Parts: sequence; structure tokens; C-alpha cells
Amino acid sequence: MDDRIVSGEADSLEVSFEQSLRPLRLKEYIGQDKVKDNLEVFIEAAKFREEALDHVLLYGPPGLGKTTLATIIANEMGVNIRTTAGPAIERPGDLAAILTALEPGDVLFIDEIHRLPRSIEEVLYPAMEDYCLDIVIGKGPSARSVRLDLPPFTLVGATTRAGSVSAPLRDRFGVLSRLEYYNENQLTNIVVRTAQVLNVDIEDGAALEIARRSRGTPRIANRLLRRVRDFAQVKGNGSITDKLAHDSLELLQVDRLGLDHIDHKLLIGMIHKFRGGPVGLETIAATIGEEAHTIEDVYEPYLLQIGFLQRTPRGRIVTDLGYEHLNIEKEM
Ligand SMILES: Nc1ncnc2c1ncn2[C@@H]1O[C@H](COP(=O)(O)OP(=O)(O)OP(=O)(O)O)[C@@H](O)[C@H]1O
Ligand SMILES: [Mg+2]
Repeated sequence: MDDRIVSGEADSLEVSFEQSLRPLRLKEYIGQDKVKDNLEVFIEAAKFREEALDHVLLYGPPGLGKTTLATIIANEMGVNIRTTAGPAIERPGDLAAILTALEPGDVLFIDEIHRLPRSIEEVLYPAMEDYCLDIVIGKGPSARSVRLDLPPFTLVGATTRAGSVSAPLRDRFGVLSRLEYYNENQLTNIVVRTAQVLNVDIEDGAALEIARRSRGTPRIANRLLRRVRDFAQVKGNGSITDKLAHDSLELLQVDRLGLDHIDHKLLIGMIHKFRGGPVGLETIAATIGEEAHTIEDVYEPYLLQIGFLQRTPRGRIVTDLGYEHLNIEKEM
């Protein structure tokens, strides 16, 4: 599952490649105009008042640019960014060590913030509200609580599951920004920009072709571009022409809407075994040999989003659009 070329999640080898492609400024960050416009105002106002920026919660599916945006926020504010992740903070002391090391105005980026232990969340509340920490020293009757002052800072939290962030934590963010899937035009611009960074020639049609197959996700667009570049170097003269892009994407088995063999297996399985549904999640899972939650979290969202699958109270159904795309006649 992890080596799916159209997975929104980053694979471990991709990290440094992605790092080199990250836009550093808001101006270079393509799309997400609403989020960008708001942030621009808040950043300018905070800088004018010489205060730390309000805490920001970024949420949305994997690969849409949350980590990138966190870095940009720090750059635009002209401050340092300290990065950690929800599961990495196990004890209140871990959090205290990080917070007390911040300089005034710094950004603390907590990725996967929905996975922060509850006990840590409680320590975080006064830190976010009043820039202070209440720490308990000692045990039993001699235990006492001391209050530590912190420098003003900005917490930037990121999550793919906004629903799993507790209400009291969510309420302490001044700015809540939801990242949306990108349209074809924006993804084309991202592909063109990445090609420039990688110093590879690409024709307009080729950039569009890659954009279309990227499931609205910059991470996938960049990954497909990298694979296509490999074909261009081995089978061509290094330039990515329209034809080369088309042929290599066919070889990579990513269809013209970004569906891969697993999407096809799922849809075709539902059509052939259950006449397109309605069929329950568990049954689909058993049919294609996957876990139900993997289907729900990983395979299904894009198919629902492009309207190929529909959720009904009696189970999932393949829509007419889905049949059409697969070129299968619907049985009456
Ligand atoms: N708006 C954008 N403009 C240009 N490139 C982008 C944009 N958004 C994301 N990217 C590129 O896509 C890749 C993935 O972005 P990023 O790592 O920020 O996603 P993420 O939302 O943090 O994903 P995850 O949920 O897995 O942590 C990066 O290489 C980044 O350069
Ligand atoms: Mg990230």
C-alpha cells in the first residue's frame, strides 16, 4: 500500500527530495488563495504590532502543503521554527524543554497534533493562552506547582484529521485554515515550478497531463514529475515532451484521472461481484483483501471526492460516472 505511486502520504525516501522543492515564501506558494490572503493580513498585523502571530491550525489531507506553509509562516515572520510531532511528546517535561528553549516570536510546529496525549494537551493550554507553564515538582505531600514564564510564541499545528482534535485545543487557535485539493491549473503551475527547480525542460501539455493525474495533490504531482523525468533521461533526451509524459504515465499505470490498479481493483470488484453495490465496507474489504479502515482512510476518499463512489445507509455504490470512466455497461 505504501509504495502506491498515487498515495498522498510521503514515503521515507521522499523527504529530502520534498525539502528541496518547498517554496519558502507566501508569494511562491501556489493556490490556497483564501488561506494565503488571511495569513498575509495576520502576519503583517502581527509584525506591525511587534507581537507573536496568533496560533494557527492547518488541516487537510496529506500532501497538500501543511508543513510547507508552517515553514513559510516562520520565514515571513522572520523567526525560527522548531518542529516536532504529536506522538514525539510523551511527557510534560518534553514539552517544557521545547517551550522554554524558544526565543520570543518563534514558531513551534507540531505535526499530527491530533495525536498529542491528553495529559500534554492540558499543559499546552496555559502555554497557548498566557505564555506560561505550570509544572509540578516532586511527588506526594511535598509536591508543589511552579509557574514558568515563556516567551511569546506561535503554535502552528497540523493535522489530517480535524475531527480528532479535541474541542478545547481547537478553540485555543486564533486561525483555523483548511487546505483544499488543488485544481488542474494550480497543479500545472506547481509542476512547472518544480521542473524549474529540478532544471528540466517540460512542455505545457506534459505539465497539464501530470497535473490531471495527481489527484489534486502537489505531493503526487511532484512524485509523478520525478518518475517521468527518469523516463525522459533514459528513453528520451532529457526533455519532457507531451508524448513522453503521456507514454510514461501509461507505463506507470496511472490513468487519466489519477486512478491506479488498486482503485480499479476496488471499483471493478464491486461491479463484478455486487453489481456495483450497495455493499458494506467490511464486505469490500474482504473481497479485495484489505483492511476496512485502509479502504476508508486511504482508497475511498478520492473516489468519493470525484464522484465515482457514493456512501449510502446500505453501503457503498459505484456511480454512473464510475461505470463510464471504466467503460463498463451497467446491468439493469
Ligand atoms: N502550494 C504549493 N505550492 C508549491 N508546492 C507545494 C505546495 N503545497 C505543497 N507543495 C509541495 O508538495 C510537497 C508536499 O507538501 P507538504 O509536505 O507541505 O504536505 P503536508 O500537507 O505537510 O503533508 P502531510 O500531511 O503528509 O504532512 C512538498 O514537496 C511541497 O514542496
Ligand atoms: Mg507535513
